[in-house]
Amino acid sequence: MLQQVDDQGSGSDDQSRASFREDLQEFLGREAPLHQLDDLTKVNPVTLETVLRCLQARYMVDTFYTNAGCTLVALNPFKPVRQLYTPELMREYHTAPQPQRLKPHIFTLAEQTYRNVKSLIEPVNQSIVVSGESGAGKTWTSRCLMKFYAVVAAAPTSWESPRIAERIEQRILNSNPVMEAFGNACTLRNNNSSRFGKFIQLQLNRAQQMTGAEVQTYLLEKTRVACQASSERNFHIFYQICKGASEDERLQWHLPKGATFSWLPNPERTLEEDCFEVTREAMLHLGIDTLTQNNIFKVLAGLLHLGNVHFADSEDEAQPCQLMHDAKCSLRTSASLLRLREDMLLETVQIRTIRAGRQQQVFQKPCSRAECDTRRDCLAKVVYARLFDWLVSVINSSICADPDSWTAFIGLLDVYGFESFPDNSLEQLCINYANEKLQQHFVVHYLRAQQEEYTLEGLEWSFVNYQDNQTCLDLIEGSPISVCSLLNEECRLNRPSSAAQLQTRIESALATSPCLGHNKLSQEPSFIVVHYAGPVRYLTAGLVEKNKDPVPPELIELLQQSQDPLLTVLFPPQPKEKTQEEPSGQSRAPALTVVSKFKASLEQLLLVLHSTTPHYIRCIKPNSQGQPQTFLQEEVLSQLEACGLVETIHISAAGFPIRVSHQNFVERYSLLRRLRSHTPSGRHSLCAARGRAGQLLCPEEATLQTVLQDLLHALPALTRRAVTPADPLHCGKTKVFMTESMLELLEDGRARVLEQCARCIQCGWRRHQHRKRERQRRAAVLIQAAIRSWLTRRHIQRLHTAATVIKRAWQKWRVRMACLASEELDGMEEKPMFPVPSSLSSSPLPPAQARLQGAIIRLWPLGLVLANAAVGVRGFQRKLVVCACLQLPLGKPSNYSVTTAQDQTGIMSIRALPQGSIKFHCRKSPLRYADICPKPSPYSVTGFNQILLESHRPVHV
Ligand SMILES: Nc1ncnc2c1ncn2[C@@H]1O[C@H](COP(=O)(O)OP(=O)(O)OP(=O)(O)O)[C@@H](O)[C@H]1O
Repeated sequence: MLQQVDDQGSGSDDQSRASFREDLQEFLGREAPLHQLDDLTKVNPVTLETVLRCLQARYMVDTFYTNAGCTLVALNPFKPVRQLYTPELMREYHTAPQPQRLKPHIFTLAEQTYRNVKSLIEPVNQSIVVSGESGAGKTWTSRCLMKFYAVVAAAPTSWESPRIAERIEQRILNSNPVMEAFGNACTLRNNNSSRFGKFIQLQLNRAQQMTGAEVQTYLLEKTRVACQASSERNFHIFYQICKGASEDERLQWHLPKGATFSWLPNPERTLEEDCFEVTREAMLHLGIDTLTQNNIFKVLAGLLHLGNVHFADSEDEAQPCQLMHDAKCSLRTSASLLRLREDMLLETVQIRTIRAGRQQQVFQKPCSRAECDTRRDCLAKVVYARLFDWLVSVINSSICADPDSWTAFIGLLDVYGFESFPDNSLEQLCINYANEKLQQHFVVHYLRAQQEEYTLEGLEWSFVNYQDNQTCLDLIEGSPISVCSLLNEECRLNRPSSAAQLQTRIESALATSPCLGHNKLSQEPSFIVVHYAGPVRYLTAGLVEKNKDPVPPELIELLQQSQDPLLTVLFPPQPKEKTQEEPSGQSRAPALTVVSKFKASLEQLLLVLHSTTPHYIRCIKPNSQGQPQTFLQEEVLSQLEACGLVETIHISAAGFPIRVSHQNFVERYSLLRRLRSHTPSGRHSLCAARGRAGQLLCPEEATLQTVLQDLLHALPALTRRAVTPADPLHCGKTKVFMTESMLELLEDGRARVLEQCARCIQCGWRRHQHRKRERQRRAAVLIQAAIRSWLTRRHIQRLHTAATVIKRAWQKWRVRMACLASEELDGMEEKPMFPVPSSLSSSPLPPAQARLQGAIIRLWPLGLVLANAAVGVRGFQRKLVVCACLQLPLGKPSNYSVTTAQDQTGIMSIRALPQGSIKFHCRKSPLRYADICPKPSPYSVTGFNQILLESHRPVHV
């Protein structure tokens, strides 16, 4: 733009302009680079120029998608950009919490549409209208959208039928190559131009899984079968069978290599669309078996041969035109391929049957050469058109789901783009009419409806002037007089009229329409329609005939007699085939013309579109040569103007694209009243809202309006600032209007509240679990304590019993021992003196000594007692006393010992033999009696020891 400003500037202004440019550049340098602007509404100011520059900047850095408010602008890259359509990327957009935050893409729009179905906000059904010029990328875009839904909305493969689940999406995708092969052709503008309109309904069940689809087609350009503009081609399928057939098939279908066909122009050009195998494979997946496929291709080959049947002019009008010399063979081949009788085929094409009079008398009239050609072409067109419709019905029966199995749909509309050639005819009129209708739908939906709704809802709104195409539509389809009605009138009257006459009639009848123009320089009779996308000149020649689209009944009758299985299906025998060519004046019903049929189907389509939430993708062609990295400003500019994009951007930027009914708004966002504020002001507002919410708990008392007001009061808690009138949310009379950003904010808040609730539920559950565990623990402790105390009691009881037993036994034993001891002692006393050891017996003691010894024996315990006395003698003295008491021999000390080692240990008892050593029993010993005479001496007392001293208190020696 700066460059352009420079170019236009005069030399004198150069300096000031340069400084201005520097200023501007410096200013713009601080702005975000144009290519980084994801939304054209952010371009400032929104003008065609700035929008254009932004798109160009993005295109040059390979960024092909840009938002334009409610529309997505898609620039055709004209080169494969694989990473842009990978399943991974699809999943990324699908799983993103806010896909609109990601880079603009058709997947953003597709995902948004998909989520709309999920959210169930009315209208649940969605539609995506893909529009743009021929070659702008509509078909490509629809294909990508279908792939996206096939990935994200695929039903999970079940164990029982994994293949069936796979098949549905695969079949839906397979419908594309088949329909493109039969319905697309190479034109001047696009190598793969759709020659029919398509509305595909992707059917989703309650779980938002794709269960099926249904295709509806509009106005196939069947004339292409028999007539192609120079440098254009016939439908792809004809080239595919000629190039891709095997040798066997060539023989079968009479398609030898190098054969030329009049209806197959430019066969040397090979396109990537000429892939026969892909079509066959897809047909197979759709349930069209090889046999049927062969039948289809055989019929198509028959049509190609029919195209080579040329007639020579007849000199005599009463005689039918003769075949050209090389046409006989073609006729024969065609008849054999179509399984018709050769003579009948020729006769039907050559001779016209006329029914006239009340009796419907039949007359036969040979046709002129031109008429023969028309009838031949008509035969081919009717066969191809019925074949195409049959294919669509087969595809539908293969992919369509049971009506009970789906609840919502996403419709994809891919219609032929706006067309304007040097010479345009009825086909272009219909195509452009459809585009006008869609443009109007867009205008009505987004522009006019938006503004009118704001007014109705009491919102302040500064109206934007937008391009309304209603006047153009009135010219084409209006009532009572329009181009269509005039054409239909001509067909109804069936009067012979020249092209010039038709032009005059149109011009005079519609002279008041501002959209009707006339090119005075034009050689041929024509009229101009100023469409929203630009003026188009239509030739009047042949318009009425094309509109009638007459199919002579004898042609249908001929085809009904075919032996070919496919043709039998396409032309079932009927008592009387109804055609449009009723004898004049016989039928009062209005003739079903091409235009009226097309109008009816368009209205049907628009009814469906109106019942859905529409989304728009505007495809833009950066250049008409199909070159990558080439952005021709003028071409793009005309497309931007034509689609009214700038007005859209303007309104979308300033308006409220989101509108929700009060009811739905309250239903979805009433939980926001629970939101806790973090700011003092917010808390205040929230408290106020809560105060009222208390009253609102009773639904009878609370009106929708008050709930809504409460919600609006709770909003500061969400936005963390006071809601002002300038905020992007307005409450109308029946709806709440808001911007995308506000919707995001609300959704954010909703998610927060739901999170809080989830946390609350989690806490409650955890508390409950904790309490339960505590109770269980306490019960377990109680049980354990009871068991332990029982075990302890039992153990003590057992110990007690055992102790009692031991005690009793001990006591018994003690008593017994005591008895034994006393018995022994008693016995000792009564017994005579110890037997004298043998060493002593040789010299018996004298009686006095013996008595002394006895005395000693009796006295030593007394000595011991003395020695043991607590007070009194100690240490050596004590030993002496002991020795004295015991009358120990005073000889060698080795003969005896007095042990006093037990000084510290208390002595419980002393047992001794007077003649032997004495041992003291220490208190710790379990034995109170012990054999204290380890080495028996001659003086030892045999038998049990004697208790000399027994004390409960230890005696210290
Ligand atoms: N996103 C894309 N990436 C790569 N190439 C594309 C893309 N979109 C379109 N094209 C190219 O542009 C060509 C024309 O696209 P397409 O057939 O979709 O146009 P169209 O708008 O459907 O035209 P028509 O109205 O004539 O059917 C395609 O054959 C393809 O080569």
